[in-house]
Amino acid sequence: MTNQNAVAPDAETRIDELISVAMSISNSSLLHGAAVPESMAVLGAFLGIPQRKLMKRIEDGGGKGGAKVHALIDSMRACSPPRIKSTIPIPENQEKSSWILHHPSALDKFEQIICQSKGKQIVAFLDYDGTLSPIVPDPDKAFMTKKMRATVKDIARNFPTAIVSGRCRDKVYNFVKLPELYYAGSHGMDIKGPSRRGHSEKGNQILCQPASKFLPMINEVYKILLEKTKSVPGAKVENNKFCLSVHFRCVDEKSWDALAEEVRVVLNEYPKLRVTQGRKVLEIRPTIKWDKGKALEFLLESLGYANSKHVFPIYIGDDRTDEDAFKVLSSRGQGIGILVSRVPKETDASYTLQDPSEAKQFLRRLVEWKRKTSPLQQQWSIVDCR
Ligand SMILES: O=P(O)(O)OC[C@H]1O[C@H](O[C@H]2O[C@H](CO)[C@@H](O)[C@H](O)[C@H]2O)[C@H](O)[C@@H](O)[C@@H]1O
Repeated sequence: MTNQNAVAPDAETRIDELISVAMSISNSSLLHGAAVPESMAVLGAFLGIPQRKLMKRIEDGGGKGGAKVHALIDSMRACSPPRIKSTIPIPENQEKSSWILHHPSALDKFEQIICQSKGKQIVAFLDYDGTLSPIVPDPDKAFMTKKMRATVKDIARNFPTAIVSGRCRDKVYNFVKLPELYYAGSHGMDIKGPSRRGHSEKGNQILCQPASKFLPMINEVYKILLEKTKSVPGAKVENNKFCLSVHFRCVDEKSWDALAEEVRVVLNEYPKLRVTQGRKVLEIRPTIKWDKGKALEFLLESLGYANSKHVFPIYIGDDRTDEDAFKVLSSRGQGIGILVSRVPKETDASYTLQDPSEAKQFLRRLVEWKRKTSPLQQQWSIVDCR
């Protein structure tokens, strides 16, 4: 993983959140006829964007999905490594140690986590990119290692397990290749159960496709975006069935605005689609109220744990879209969210892991704990939980 990959995405998300906060401040000020908040000037300076330009972009962000595109690109640009070094005003070490204090390592606190799960059924929810596989420039080459696959297989032998991804379900299945899992693709908008026969994906049951009526629209926009973006070197549009990804990772930063403008113009014709930002990617999806959090709730219900106090979901993810699932867990007061990130960022997760390799170590420890302990010991826990 390059330094750029290690640093930029988390800061991207943080600045994206700053812009979102600014958008809400701005929207409410405009609504009440107030003057532009002073904090906007500070935010503009922080992001290295002239205040008037930032205000225009943020005001635009209140409109259709397409209009928000440039604000998201500013956020993406603002967290490129050289800018991060010169603009983030917080002493990094101080910030990091306080963050670690509030979001400790899931490896260091393994026993504590086991104690919390005492007498409950653990259910594993795993994001794919950046969690089970490292971030790489070519999305088609984001392979997981054989060791990671073996670990996920062992996890699924011991606990109900679901992969929850922004990718289309078929694509993520082709990376993971384990028919015994639940798969929630397209940010949870396409959920399928484990193979009944246990041999291939063919016998799996489709459980939920809440955005199916958007399929023709998504395909139409995919074709238009392919055409409109082909003049931008490095741009890639990925069809994730119920959503689309426009990748910026391999595009020269000087061309980001041009690419964003193509996306904005196209999306302005489609108010039923919205755009969000991921790791050097714009995600385009239907405006329905469905996300990874809803998918998690749906899967718990399908597994018979809708109102159960005897379930302990563990959700591991690295991206902004995973925050919807972390939020659901923290508001249910059930289970734990684990954020995969090397650097501090706003999160509703309780614990952290640094990278996919630590995610693998954590999953291995869960398998070993389950193997070593009898059902009775799991009920009462063999670790000292006092
Ligand atoms: O929910 P996830 O499984 O984390 O999927 C989110 C997006 O992941 C992929 O893009 C990201 O990973 C790529 C491969 O490492 C990287 O090149 C890209 O820059 C990242 O944004 C995937 O390609 C997208 O379609 C997913 O939406």
